[in-house]
Amino acid sequence: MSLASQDKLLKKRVKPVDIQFQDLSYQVQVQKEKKTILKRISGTFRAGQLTAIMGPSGAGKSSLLNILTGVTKKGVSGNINFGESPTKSRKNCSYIMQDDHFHSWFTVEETMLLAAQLKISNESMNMKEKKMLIEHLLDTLKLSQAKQTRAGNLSGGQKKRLSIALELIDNPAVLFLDEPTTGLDSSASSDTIQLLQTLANEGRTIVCTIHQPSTHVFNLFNHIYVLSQGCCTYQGTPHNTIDFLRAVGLECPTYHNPADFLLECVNGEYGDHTEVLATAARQPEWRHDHTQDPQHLEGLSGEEIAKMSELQRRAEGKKLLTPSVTPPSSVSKHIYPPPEWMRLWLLIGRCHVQFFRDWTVTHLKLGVHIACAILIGLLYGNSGSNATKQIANIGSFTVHNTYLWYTTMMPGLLRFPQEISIVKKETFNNWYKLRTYYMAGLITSTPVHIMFSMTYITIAYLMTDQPFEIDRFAQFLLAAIIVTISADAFGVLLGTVLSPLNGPFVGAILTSFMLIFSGFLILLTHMSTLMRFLSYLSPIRYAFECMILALYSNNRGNIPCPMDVLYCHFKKANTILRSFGVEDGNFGMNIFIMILQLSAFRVLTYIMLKRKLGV
Ligand SMILES: Nc1ncnc2c1ncn2[C@@H]1O[C@H](COP(=O)(O)OP(=O)(O)OP(=O)(O)O)[C@@H](O)[C@H]1O
Repeated sequence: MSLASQDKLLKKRVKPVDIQFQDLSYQVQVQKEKKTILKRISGTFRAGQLTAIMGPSGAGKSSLLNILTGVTKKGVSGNINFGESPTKSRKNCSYIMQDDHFHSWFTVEETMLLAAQLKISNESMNMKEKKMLIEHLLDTLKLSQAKQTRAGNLSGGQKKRLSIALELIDNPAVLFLDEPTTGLDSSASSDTIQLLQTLANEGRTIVCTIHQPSTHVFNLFNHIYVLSQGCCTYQGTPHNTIDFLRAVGLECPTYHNPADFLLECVNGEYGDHTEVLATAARQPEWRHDHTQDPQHLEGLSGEEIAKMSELQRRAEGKKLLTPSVTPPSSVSKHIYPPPEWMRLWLLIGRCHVQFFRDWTVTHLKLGVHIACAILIGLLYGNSGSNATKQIANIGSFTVHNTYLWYTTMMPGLLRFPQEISIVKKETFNNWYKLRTYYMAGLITSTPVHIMFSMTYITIAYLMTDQPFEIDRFAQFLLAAIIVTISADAFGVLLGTVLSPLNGPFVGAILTSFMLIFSGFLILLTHMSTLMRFLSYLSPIRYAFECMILALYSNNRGNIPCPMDVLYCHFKKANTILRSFGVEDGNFGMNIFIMILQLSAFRVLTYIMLKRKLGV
């Protein structure tokens, strides 16, 4: 096949999408005033081109990228068109954020395979084809050697390439990247931009923000869009920057990196030229690469022209021979995503693997639960069957609730903020819907919490000599299980709303109050009406009441009083129920309220998560 037809074929593989924006403004509220970040900027990012958004720090680069990708919607005015239609839908776009977020427990190959399964239905591509596609992408992105490496152990450059490979699976027409070279050395930066150039050559629209590129990297871009103080101060090819700046009276010193000089000029190092540059940047002539024009060759000798043509031919050949990123199998096929239930199934699988690979949340936690249950069992001894130890026995219920609450709430609270970044990236790039992810998390974590609380409670129940009756044990266990699941829901809610720094602090304080209001440290009968009312907010209070009712209501017989003790005040179960103010308590109602509270935490978390991710 000839080079030209190869090129034609490559360009056919993605539907070209030009991005046009006009009079785009972005305002934010800073205290009582409105601050304008972007000031009626316009531009076009063409398919088949690699565009760099450049500018000094705080110029509005990330703001522009976030607006184009749809991450930022509030405070934005103006028109944005993707392709022909003035659509707000960016279905065929992918956004690669500055930080690379992956589940560190999966290898590169596993991460790619799961992404392929989540993005492409089995009808569009069977498993064999998906594996071939992954092989091809890993090969092209020079990741084959790292196939079996866990994503968490990859180098910065490899992580960036994996991020790109993951989004290339479903062959997007538009790729946005926020500072893809940050943290990479010059060779890795150059490799990354070269890769992006290859992707653009295949007909994609590639837009990225970049800080201070080297001359070599700068010249790899097809289009440069410079922002300064919210205005566009240059849009055109990298080759025209020197002429452009000369036209406004700014002469680039010989041997100076044009990219650096451009940034110095827009940064105001040679005086404030923002307005002049913004006016000059509206001229379309800078967007045309004059090095390709015939008049550019005027004045050159025949030999020089022949040499230039040869160099150009070689460059073209090299460009066409750059390995295609799009695999041949996807040429003729339209890729459809799998149904949402299939994605749910896949995400449940991912959560399970994660649970079992992360020994700190499974093996360690199980071991700690067993050890702590034994320790508490030894500490309270036969308190369940000795009338003189009933206060201690009821105290042990508070210990169980507090232990289960803390050990479940804290991991949820600390783990979830890390997870949010991954979910944000994946939901934004249409890997799955947020509700699918949320359901998968609930379906996977609930049995784990049940298993942990069952292990702990069974050991503690038997060791503290509680009544050997299946009904009472089942009720006691049910209360413990629901309080554990509530703790997880509460932890995840706090993890969603608060920062990892504030979350543990607020969580600890709220838990302390839930504990104080539970009815043991101060009896419910000793609380004022208002305080008693507040106690109804504490899930630990309901669990505590349920545990007392489970063990002391329903005609519990007398608790044995040791022979050497003359009087046992808590010999009768009714005395205990009365003393703790729960003689009229209803076990079923308490469980029902706990489930309501738990559901409220879950729904609230989902709403907060949706708001936070803007989906
Ligand atoms: N939500 C916001 N509230 C207040 N100010 C904001 C908000 N978002 C952005 N800004 C301000 O807008 C300006 C542009 O921010 P932006 O992050 O787009 O800059 P940038 O060019 O990407 O900078 P950098 O290169 O340092 O990342 C900054 O001064 C920033 O403080």
